[in-house]
Amino acid sequence: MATSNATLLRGRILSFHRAPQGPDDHTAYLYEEDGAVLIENGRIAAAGAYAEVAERAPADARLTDHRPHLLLPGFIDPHIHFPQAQVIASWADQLLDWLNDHTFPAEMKFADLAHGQRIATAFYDALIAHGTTTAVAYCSSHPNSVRAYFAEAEARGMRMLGGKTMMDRNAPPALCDTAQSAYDDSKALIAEWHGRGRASYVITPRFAITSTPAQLEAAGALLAEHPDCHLQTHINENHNEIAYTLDLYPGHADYLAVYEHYGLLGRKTLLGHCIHMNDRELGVMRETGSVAVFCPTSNLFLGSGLFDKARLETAGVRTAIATDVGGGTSYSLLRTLDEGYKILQLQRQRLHPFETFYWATRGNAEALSLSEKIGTLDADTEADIIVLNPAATPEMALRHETARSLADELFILQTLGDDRAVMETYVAGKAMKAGRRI
Ligand SMILES: O=c1[nH]c(=O)c2nc[nH]c2[nH]1
Ligand SMILES: [Zn+2]
Repeated sequence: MATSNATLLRGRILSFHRAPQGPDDHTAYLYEEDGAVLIENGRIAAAGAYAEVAERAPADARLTDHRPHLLLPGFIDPHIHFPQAQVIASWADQLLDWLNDHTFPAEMKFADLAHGQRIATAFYDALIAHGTTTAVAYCSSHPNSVRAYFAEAEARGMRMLGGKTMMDRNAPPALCDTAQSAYDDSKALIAEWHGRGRASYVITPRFAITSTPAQLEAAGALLAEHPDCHLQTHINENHNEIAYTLDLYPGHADYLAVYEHYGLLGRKTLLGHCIHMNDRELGVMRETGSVAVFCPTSNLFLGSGLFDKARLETAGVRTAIATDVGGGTSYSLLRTLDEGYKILQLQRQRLHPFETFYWATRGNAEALSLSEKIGTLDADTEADIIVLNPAATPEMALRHETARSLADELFILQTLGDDRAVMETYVAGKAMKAGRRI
């Protein structure tokens, strides 16, 4: 008799239907105290009350009981730098010095495929340990770094997005490509990886300072030729960066006008940072549907400034939240939510834990236009699921004794949690942490 290959995960399940509008918006999410997720062929077949889901499960389904822990969709990190795994925690001044002193030297090593492969193993171990099941990464300017990045994702079955950084000036010669070679290499990498298994290619001009006008034009041509690819770049992170950009691109109204001019904006465009935005820029972001990606630990670490979520969202701008390792200081979306919460607190924008956990899961999936595939526990989506323990450490357990609600527990996870709170990470239904040496 054929076996079903089905898995049943039992635990407390939480998944969002839409963005919660504050603490009392209980219809924005599904929560089952005794819940279950049924997984078949790497996809979610059903999620809901244990009794109902178990009844639907094939008789030979393998049961894993995660009670009393929480089952959530895997975290999504929409902005991270793969070649900066050895840059994280580098003592530096602000953005431009940090890039020159630490980041560019580290990225040069990725010309060597073997180096990229070694870092890829560690990088994906870190993502899994921290409960991140999808990320959008900048690779280095070397096509080999993209190969190392996607090959390791493929070996682990992960939905990952990324691309070769395009940069043809204001960086060491060993990192610089040309407008033409960046176009040719990106095109070849799109043919090699985009849509292969769970891989998606992201056209990746680093930022205006490290691209000539000819290269931004090449990036715009790539996006026009491959509208199903995402595009990522940085903008309005640091005052010196902005001034230098406007020197390099005279005649443009502001920083965003440069990217607008070269046709880089749209619903698949991810703009890292968006801290120092003017009103015109917000209007263009809204009209084009481009996404502002908030990188809290990086913004604090590099002293860049405070992301104004309320202002952006009131203006109709789509937002996401990300780690930005290695300017960012943690792979953990929990740590990232905590720092983001504090940045918003400073601006009297206090997010409820329902809002923050929505953001790191379904919210980021929507920002990537991927919520049909990932970011929820909805039936027919890919079974990327994490198991969180709000009492994972002695300090968390002590605080957890007085938790009165699910929201309390989420806030404990966000404020005190990190990879120690991630008990298991499932990728396409497969347990990735079990058996991992610690
Ligand atoms: O935080 C950042 N990290 C980077 O690597 C980078 N490159 C340009 N601008 C950047 N900002
Ligand atoms: Zn970045």
